[in-house]
Amino acid sequence: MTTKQILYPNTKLWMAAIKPPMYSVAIMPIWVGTAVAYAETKIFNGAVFSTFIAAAILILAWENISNDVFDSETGIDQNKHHSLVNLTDNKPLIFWIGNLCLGLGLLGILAIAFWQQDLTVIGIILLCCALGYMYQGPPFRLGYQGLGEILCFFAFGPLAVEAAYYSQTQTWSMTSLAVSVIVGIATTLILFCSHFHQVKDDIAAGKRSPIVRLGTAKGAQLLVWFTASIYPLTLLFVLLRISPAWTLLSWVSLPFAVKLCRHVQENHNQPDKVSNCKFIAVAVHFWACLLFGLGFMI
Ligand SMILES: C/C(=C\COP(=O)(O)OP(=O)(O)O)CCC[C@H](C)CCC[C@H](C)CCCC(C)C
Ligand SMILES: O=C(O)C1=CC(=O)c2ccccc2C1=O
Repeated sequence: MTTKQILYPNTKLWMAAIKPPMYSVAIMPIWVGTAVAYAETKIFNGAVFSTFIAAAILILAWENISNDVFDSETGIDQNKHHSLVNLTDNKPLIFWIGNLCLGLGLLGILAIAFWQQDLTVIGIILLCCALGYMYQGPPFRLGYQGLGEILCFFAFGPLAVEAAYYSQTQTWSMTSLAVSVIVGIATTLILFCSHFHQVKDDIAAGKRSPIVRLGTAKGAQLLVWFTASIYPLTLLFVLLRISPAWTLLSWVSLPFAVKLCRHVQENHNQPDKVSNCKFIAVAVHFWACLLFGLGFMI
């Protein structure tokens, strides 16, 4: 790559590499955990909330940046032009930018621990980071075994939501644990969707993603069940009086859910067409979680 190409890069490729919409995934568990804390205790600490959001974004940036570094070592990103390593041709630089994001993110969480004089939140977030590393880093690379979805569910669901709840209240709550299941499923949907268009490259690099294991047709069917599960679950929580009726506002995300399922069912085996499905899944996640949290605040 020439200096000119580095200085005047293809904006589209860089946007695809940075994936701005994906960062709502870091914000939503903090939003939902904080909303439940406010509903139950009327406590809201704005400094803790904003620091946690900024830290979560930085930690997710590390996860994505280091994903490109680790994937460059297995050859799986050979055809991924928007890999940060391929774009810059400078793996050490990308590696250290990732580590800087992680360091700054953890500093934010340490600040919360300091304000609270309590190490619980940093302990939980370090566990999330460990799961994030095990997803892609050597010697684990559990994502290559098709185990990424399980790690993703726990990191963005119960762990992150409970950490957010605890950061506000320094107590635990069964309600936040229950609703974290919804955040976990909605986030895992995105990861599941991200594999449909990569089957060929994944097989070539020995990655046995859930879609490689199941095939795209069965994967598309499973996606429907997986996506649909969010809505009866929110209703069940309202009927069981775990969450307020206003959380049914999250059903406003249904049109995106329908669009996602239809799009994947029609195009599951056409990589070029199905490749945008993870961003439809991001929209499902964003609206479902935003409105679900809002339902606790009203
Ligand atoms: C990096 C992730 C997915 C990308 O996967 P893939 O290799 O298929 O991508 P490319 O095709 O683009 O190369 C997400 C992985 C998520 C992981 C299982 C769990 C991450 C945990 C986070 C570090 C936790 C952050 C929590 C925050 C809210 C504090
Ligand atoms: O690039 C991706 O495919 C993903 C990036 C990311 O940060 C993330 C986080 C949580 C769930 C899924 C994903 C991705 O799929």
